[in-house]
Amino acid sequence: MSDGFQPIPVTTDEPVLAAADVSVRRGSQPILEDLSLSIPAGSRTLVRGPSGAGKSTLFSVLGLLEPPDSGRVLVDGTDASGLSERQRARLRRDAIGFVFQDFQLVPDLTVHENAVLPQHHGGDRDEAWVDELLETLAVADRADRYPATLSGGEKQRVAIARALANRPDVVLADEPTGQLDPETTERVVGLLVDVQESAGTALVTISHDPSLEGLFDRTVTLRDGRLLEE
Ligand SMILES: Nc1ncnc2c1ncn2[C@@H]1O[C@H](COP(=O)(O)OP(=O)(O)OP(=O)(O)O)[C@@H](O)[C@H]1O
Repeated sequence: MSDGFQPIPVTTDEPVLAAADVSVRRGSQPILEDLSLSIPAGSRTLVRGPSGAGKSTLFSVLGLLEPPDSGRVLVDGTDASGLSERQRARLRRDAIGFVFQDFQLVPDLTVHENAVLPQHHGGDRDEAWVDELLETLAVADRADRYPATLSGGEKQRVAIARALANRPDVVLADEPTGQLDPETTERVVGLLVDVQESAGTALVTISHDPSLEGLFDRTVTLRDGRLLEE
C-alpha cells in the first residue's frame, strides 16, 4: 500500500465493539465498503478522513443508529443484526455512550437532569457516579443551570458526563470539538480522556482536528470507504 498507510490487522483481543465487512450505500454510491474495525476495551481510537468520506455514516453504524446494508456490527460480542429494534435500543443504551458536535442537551432540563437522563431510561440508578462525573468535568457548580446559560465548552462537558452516566463499554464522539475554540478543545478533550480512563471505557472519536492525535492510542483514516491505519 502506498503513502504510509497499512490495512488494519485483524486483532484477536476481545473487542467491545467490532464492525465486520460492513458496507453502506447511499443510492448507487458506496460509502463504506467491506469495512472492518475492532475496538478493544479501554482503548482510544481517532477516526479521521476528508469531508464526505463517510465518517458520520460510520458513527451511525457503529452506534447502532443505522443498520449497515451488509456486514455485521458486534457490541460486546452480540451481533446487532440479529436483534429486534427494541433489543438493539437496549444494547445501545447499556453499552454505548454518545457525544455529538452540537451537544444535543435537552433545553428544558438542568445540567444534572441532562446528565442522569440515560439512567432514567432504564439504566442502573447511580447518582453518586453522575455527581462524580460532573465534578471531574468541572461543571458540578452548574448542576442546577439550564443548557442555554452555559458556554459551548461547558455544554460539551455536560454531554460527556451524560455519555458516561451508564458506564458504557464504549463512548462514540462525532466531531465533539467542532464548535469549540482551540483552547476549549484542548481542555474538553483532556477531560474526556481523563473520564474515559477512569471509567475504563473505550473511546472512538471522529474528528478533523489534527491537534487531538497525540491523545489517542491509534489513528485510523477513512478513505474510499475503507479504514486504513496510519
Ligand atoms: N441521507 C443521505 N442520503 C444520501 N446521501 C447521503 C446521506 N447521508 C450522507 N450521504 C452522503 O454520504 C457521503 C458520506 O457522508 P458522511 O456525512 O458520512 O461523511 P463525513 O465524512 O461525516 O463528512 P463531513 O466530514 O463533511 O461531516 C457523502 O457523500 C454524503 O453526501
